[in-house]
Amino acid sequence: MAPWGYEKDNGPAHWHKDCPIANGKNQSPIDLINGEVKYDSGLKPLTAKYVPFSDAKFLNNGHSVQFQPSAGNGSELTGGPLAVKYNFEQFHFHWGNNDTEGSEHRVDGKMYPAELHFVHWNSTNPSFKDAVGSGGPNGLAVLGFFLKVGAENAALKPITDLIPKVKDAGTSVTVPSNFDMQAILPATLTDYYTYDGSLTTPPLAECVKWIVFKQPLEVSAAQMEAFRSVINRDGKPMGGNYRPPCPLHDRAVKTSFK
Ligand SMILES: NS(=O)(=O)/N=C1/NCCO1
Ligand SMILES: [Zn+2]
Repeated sequence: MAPWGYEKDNGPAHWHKDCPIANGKNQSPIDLINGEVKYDSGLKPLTAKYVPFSDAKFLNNGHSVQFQPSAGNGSELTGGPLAVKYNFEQFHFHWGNNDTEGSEHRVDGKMYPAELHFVHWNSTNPSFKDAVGSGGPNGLAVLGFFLKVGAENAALKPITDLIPKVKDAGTSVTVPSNFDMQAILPATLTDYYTYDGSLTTPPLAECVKWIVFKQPLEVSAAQMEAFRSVINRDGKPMGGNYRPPCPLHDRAVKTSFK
């Protein structure tokens, strides 16, 4: 199979051939149906502590644009549904070619124009790669933020301003060391959905504790257009780099809010 992507000949409907887990019972993303979720008063607040990175790249890997530090620096996620500390690994985006599509998770069937994923790995593993392969739903913790079009997002501006420099697949650029990743997050990480799922991209490993925030972040129309100018590995606009929702099967989606 040609490298996986989101086109007709290599998109999500093909992924099961290389990754049979694609048809598993704990796949992501899902449609978050408010009438079927269950409030869990035991869910604690989440704490994300992000330290500025001295050496991070912003890159186009052919299927997303991604902020990737060269090594860990003590940036970590704790609390919420998590039993241990998770180390920050990278963040990346999924988006559509228009404002009616683009997010991976949906809320009562509604898609947002984009979704931002902050990927973290369980610190009881020696590395990110081991955490992916560790088996079970606690290898990774991914924070999902919906993006909607509105005011300019000043915290994401240093990143969206770099997009023209990574327009083509395989390109990357160094991120200024004063980039403040913490500023992207809302002040308090409350009101989220959480469930056990998978990577939404191959290898689709069922190793993810998903934490999807109810409150979308805003980005400007210009910032959304920047994403839509990115080119994928096939030389086409990257927009549409989202996997459709997967069956919930017998999983429960819990919420930290009533
Ligand atoms: N969209 S996703 O599930 O975050 N996919 C990945 N792949 C590697 C880390 O996160
Ligand atoms: Zn993702």
